[in-house]
Amino acid sequence: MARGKKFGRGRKGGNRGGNRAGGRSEGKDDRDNNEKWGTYKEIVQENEIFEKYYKEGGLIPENEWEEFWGTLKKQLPTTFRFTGSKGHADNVLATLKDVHIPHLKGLTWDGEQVEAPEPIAWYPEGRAYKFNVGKSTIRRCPPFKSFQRFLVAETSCGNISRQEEVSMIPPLFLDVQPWHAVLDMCAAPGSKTAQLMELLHAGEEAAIEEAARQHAAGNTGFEPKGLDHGRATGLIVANDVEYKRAHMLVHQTKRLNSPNIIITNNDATSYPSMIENILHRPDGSWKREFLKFDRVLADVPCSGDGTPRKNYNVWKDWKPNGAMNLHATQVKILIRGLQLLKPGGRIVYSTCSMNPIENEAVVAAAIERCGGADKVQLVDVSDQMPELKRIPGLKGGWKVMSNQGEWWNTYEDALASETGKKLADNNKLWKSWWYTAPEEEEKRVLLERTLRIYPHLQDTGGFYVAVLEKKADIKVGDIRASTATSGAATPAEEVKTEETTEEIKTEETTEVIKTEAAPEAPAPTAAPALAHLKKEDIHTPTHHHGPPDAPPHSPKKRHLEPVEVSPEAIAKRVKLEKESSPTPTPAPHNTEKALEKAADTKPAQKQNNRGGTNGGEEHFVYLAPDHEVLKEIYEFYHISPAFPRDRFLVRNAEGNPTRSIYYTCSLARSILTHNTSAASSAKFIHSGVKMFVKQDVQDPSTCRWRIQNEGMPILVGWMGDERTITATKRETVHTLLKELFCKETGVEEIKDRVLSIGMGCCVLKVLPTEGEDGFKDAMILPLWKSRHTINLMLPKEERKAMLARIFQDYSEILDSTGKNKQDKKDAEATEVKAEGEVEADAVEVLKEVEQEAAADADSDAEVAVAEEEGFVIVDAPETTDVAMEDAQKP
Ligand SMILES: C[S@@+](CC[C@H](N)C(=O)[O-])C[C@H]1O[C@@H](n2cnc3c(N)ncnc32)[C@H](O)[C@@H]1O
Repeated sequence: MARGKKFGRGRKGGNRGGNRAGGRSEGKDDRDNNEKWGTYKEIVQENEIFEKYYKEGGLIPENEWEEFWGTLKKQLPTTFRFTGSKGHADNVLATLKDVHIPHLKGLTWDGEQVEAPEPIAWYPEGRAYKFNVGKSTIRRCPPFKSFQRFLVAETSCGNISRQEEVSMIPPLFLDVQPWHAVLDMCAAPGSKTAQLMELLHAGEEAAIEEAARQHAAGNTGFEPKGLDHGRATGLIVANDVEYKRAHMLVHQTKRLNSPNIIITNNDATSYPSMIENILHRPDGSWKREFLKFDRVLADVPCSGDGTPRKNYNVWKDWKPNGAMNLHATQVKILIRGLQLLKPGGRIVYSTCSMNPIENEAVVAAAIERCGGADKVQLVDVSDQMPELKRIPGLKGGWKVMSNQGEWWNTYEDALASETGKKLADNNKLWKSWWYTAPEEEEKRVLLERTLRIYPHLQDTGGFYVAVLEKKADIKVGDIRASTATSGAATPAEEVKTEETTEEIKTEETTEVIKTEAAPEAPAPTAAPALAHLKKEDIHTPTHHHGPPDAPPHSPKKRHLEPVEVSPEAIAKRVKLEKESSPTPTPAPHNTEKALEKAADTKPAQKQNNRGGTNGGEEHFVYLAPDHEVLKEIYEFYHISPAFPRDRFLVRNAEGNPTRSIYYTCSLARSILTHNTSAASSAKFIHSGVKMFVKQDVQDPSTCRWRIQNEGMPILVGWMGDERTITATKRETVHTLLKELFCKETGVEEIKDRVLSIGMGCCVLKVLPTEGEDGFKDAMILPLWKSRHTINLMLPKEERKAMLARIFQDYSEILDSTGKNKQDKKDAEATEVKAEGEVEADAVEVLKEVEQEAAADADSDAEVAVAEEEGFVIVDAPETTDVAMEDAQKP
């Protein structure tokens, strides 16, 4: 398939490159297209056929028209939310309340009082805010500078997610639990994926604390439901068909430091089934069990006609056929999502379009084609998030408009017209663009249970959400042929159902085959002693994945769907897997020399074909638990033997730990080990939290593997005290944040400990105290001890954000060697010092930390642009049938 091209061709970029010349301005509040803000340049906010469509289409009540249309022309408020899975998210929220809101409240701008940010009423726990000043104004106007700095800094640290209000809705209807397997089918740039991850890890800190308390009390059998020592056992699989956009997901999700995520790059209309487990039988036979998801999000590509407030090209390019051309793809994505869902599981379908052809019509078509209400039902969510203003979905009977502005009340009307006939002749007229409810009430799809969110209801973009529950397995016989087109020709859509046969058939039967090559399941491990640690200190890795009450590795209780595959297909697959050396084979124990020589995997962001066994993409090779490098690391950091050793991953074909070692949860390991052979069509892009990075060190007794900042929270609860420095005082943290190359005797509170600890990576644990000179909450920070200095391994920008947030200190970072105060460039500065009294390894560590931060900042910028633009296909190519054919290719 011409990936990228299919959607790329029709994709419009939003406000970058939009036509901003001329136009009109009207309205009355601060965000109207008004010169006074000097930033929101006027654009042509007119599109006759767009206006006609919504004015005559009968969707918007007449008495609301002016408000609806007027709101579409106003700049969007700035909205953002505080991310829930970080211990200090609440502190960041406190900074907004205590520092920025009072400042903004007092502001007058161009003679008017500024309204301070307000919590979004419907968002749980007051964790999302709305500011009635547009993004561009905040960015450019001086009075908002410090607030803008705060937003930027906290966003880059992952404490704030700047996300459009309506975009925050879909994940909240999914009711994600820590043990859930969740598929985000169209995920990039990833704001909803980030929310899903937060939901998966919600309450984890408290759960870990409870688990630790129980272990301390000797209750070693204690295990919270569906958790692994308090940690989530579930998995988020985030997918996008566009390669570059899939890589945005890597960046976006990296900030949340979760080992429970896999990123894939597949077409969601034909998303591959993935093996989760291979069950061994005493007689030597085994069977494959395929992963079914507890939750699926289908936030599909759409015409985006609810987004003209940020995607200005909607004004320029909107045409009726944008929605028509996307309808079939949207139906296919939803059907595929339903197939991949467990019975009892929930799927949310959403678009940022107000057009029924992309919304109710898609939902009705998918439900009907899957076998109707016995198989799939819309969930009544009217009592959820009651403050969210919404209109019930349309029951049916909407009109469809041709590109020429001709209205068709029914499919037959369309066929009777010349344009409609032409479309039908080309297999481009779809019956499912309309929905007429059947007379029998029980057969009616309850479309009014879906949610329409219009811009004027609460000053947002337009949006649509449907929450569906799978009631029963969907067998191949249940999938109805599409009622797509007229004429004798069979459109590709009809054939698509055959393509999904394997998955659907498989829900009933199992296949048993004999083989000697079946991999072993990883062994569960015991718990460490965690009693002495605070909740923020402890992050326990997962052992197993399962629903409440499920014992470790109890796939039956996870409602796995055994899959029947034809004997030929199985034989072929087994052969291919053998030939392509499947990843469960542990990596060899290489000698030191070989390790040094082997090429390492650098970040693969820009590369497209890495020659891996997984769709030609990346390599995912798990290290043998007794690998000599892991031994060295475990010894140096005194890591509990109970910390799972079978979940460490490297990203090169050789399976050598040459530069970075990643850590994943157990379920991610299962998926990556069973599905990365050449036989699998799943294309994995990323998984794992970077846990250890190899460092050049001068002293041979120093471990060359430093703990990466993002891996520290997961590991710290399992480390002995030997590599830990404990502090309580604000002054200590302030000095360490403020000074690069801090002298080892320079921080009074920890000086003795710093002098006694060996060189290399260690952890600074800041414990909470009641005293004024201490902190209310615990903190964990990564340190590098060299011969004469001690350094926080944090990039400058993060140091600055912390200094500003914790100490309201906005001054520059100091180079405590005193040598290079005049230097502007860090790189030059560190090189000069390397020759002097500052050890080269410390210089190297800081340089690497800065480089990683710079790479992140680049990706940040890309993601920010993508988020601002949204993903809008205002003039989708008329290739519906081609898209269908593409999706059927093996
Ligand atoms: C509306 S955007 C998703 C926004 C995203 N859920 C978020 O919250 O950041 C739709 C995404 O679907 C992707 N896409 C389009 N067609 C697809 C397909 N057939 N399979 C998977 N992804 C697709 C696009 O690349 C785009 O990133």
